Amino acid sequence: MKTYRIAPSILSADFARLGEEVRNVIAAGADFIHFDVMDNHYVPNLTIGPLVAQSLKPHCKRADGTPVPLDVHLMVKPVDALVPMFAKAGADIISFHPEASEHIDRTLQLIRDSGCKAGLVFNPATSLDVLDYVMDRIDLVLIMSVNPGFGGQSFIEGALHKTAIVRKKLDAYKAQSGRDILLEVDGGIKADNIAKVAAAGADTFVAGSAIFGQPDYKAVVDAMRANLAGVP
Ligand SMILES: O=C(CO)[C@@H](O)[C@H](O)COP(=O)(O)O
Ligand SMILES: [Fe+2]
Repeated sequence: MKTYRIAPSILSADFARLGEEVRNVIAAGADFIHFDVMDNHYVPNLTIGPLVAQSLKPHCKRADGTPVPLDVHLMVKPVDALVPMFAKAGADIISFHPEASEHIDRTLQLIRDSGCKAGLVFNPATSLDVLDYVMDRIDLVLIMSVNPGFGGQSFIEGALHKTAIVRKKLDAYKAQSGRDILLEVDGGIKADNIAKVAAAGADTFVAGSAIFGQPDYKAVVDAMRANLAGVP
């Protein structure tokens, strides 16, 4: 079976108990902790920043001490000033939306120079055109399967076709360079649709409300993995 990663979005966690929520979801089998940053400018919502990332970082590890990557999804404009702040706070991956940066290449370089892996995020109606020009500068592509700004929205089916297009591009790049780029999908993912997202080519799945909306996080993560196991 392919390696699949489940990245619970703490946007749907109990913000009064964030450290405990992160520990609980890691104990339930989370591979990444997905951290949604919203600025009430690029998206019409306001969430958490580097101070919260820094506070949560010590909780991002398994019982045996193995670190669990902090996957920061920046929904902010402008982007650049926040990159060093999140890197210092302990981000492992920093992703941003290309339309939120004046100079995409420069922002990607800034993320890598800050010691983090770099990701580019594509909204449901955003063209993939820039992707061909930045393959060697990215470590992750994030396809939005909802419009950014809120948890708990319904999965947009058009994201499947887009994911399949990106899968082909990443496979072609891997054949030529030998380098793997993660393909993450974010928004409306649940145990009952995760398999079709994987079949379209995703390897990393963000899920917020599907996990934190249920009392037993492990039961949800296990159900997701069971459905992924059936993907050819
Ligand atoms: O980036 C975002 C929303 O903008 C996501 O990461 C959501 O937090 C996912 O939540 P669900 O759709 O899984 O509830
Ligand atoms: Fe996200």
